[in-house]
Amino acid sequence: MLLQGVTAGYRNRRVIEGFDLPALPPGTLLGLLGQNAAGKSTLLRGIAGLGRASGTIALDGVSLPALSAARRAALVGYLPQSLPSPSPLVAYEAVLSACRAVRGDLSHAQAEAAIARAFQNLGITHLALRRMSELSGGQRQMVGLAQVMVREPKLLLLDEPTSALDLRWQLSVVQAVRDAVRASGAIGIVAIHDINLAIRACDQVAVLAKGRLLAAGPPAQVVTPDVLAESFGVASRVEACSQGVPVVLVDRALSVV
Ligand SMILES: Nc1ncnc2c1ncn2[C@@H]1O[C@H](COP(=O)(O)OP(=O)(O)OP(=O)(O)O)[C@@H](O)[C@H]1O
Repeated sequence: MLLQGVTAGYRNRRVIEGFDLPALPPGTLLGLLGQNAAGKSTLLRGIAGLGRASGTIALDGVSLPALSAARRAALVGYLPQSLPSPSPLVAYEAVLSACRAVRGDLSHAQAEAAIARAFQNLGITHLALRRMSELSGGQRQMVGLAQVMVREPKLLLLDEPTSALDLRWQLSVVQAVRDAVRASGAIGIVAIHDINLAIRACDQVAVLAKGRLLAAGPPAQVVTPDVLAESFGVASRVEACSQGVPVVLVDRALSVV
């Protein structure tokens, strides 16, 4: 995946400016970090083709903006920050309709197998026959993710997919995404506020600050007190937990962000 010179924004407002990321090899899960309003959602929407964007946005050597909307939708799975609506459909039907929307090529049996895989990989098979309107917010968020995963896209763009989830589900869902990305050689880009979760689960992280890329690379190299001070305006320490994984401890907010 190549993102170079990417700009993204809105009709009267450029939010992302000259975003250059070192090429991401297949099977990479990238955590997109940055304070509120840094431009994470704007960038994801631009890459997905749902918002204004220019520059090089290429997957496996193919320029995504040059593709038809249908072809791009088949390659790119996008999960918005908002939760799926509490419709009267059962979760299975919601995932089936998401699958059918871009994978009309699948036979009935193949679609059923893909749906079963998506539910199983996320560990939510027990929700399949529950009505969306009767699920909790976190459960609906997991079904929303199943709607994206069932498409088995080559590029997954997930905007805060764990915002409604508890501790256990945050970890298991992000690990399921990472496993799916690795197994299929896809690319996952996940906007995430929990830095420790990103360190634990992502292969690489990219830190956005005021619409520009501040730092990118393996989490242990990128997440430093200096970067956290500049991007989030906090004084922090990065220590190692008993398993040797870096853990960020925030001491205080700095007065100027
Ligand atoms: N529809 C819009 N029109 C104009 N400006 C917008 C629009 N949506 C967002 N913005 C602006 O773009 C900037 C980046 O917003 P964006 O939602 O991309 O940030 P973010 O990093 O995803 O933030 P958060 O962590 O709070 O979700 C903000 O200044 C926001 O006010």
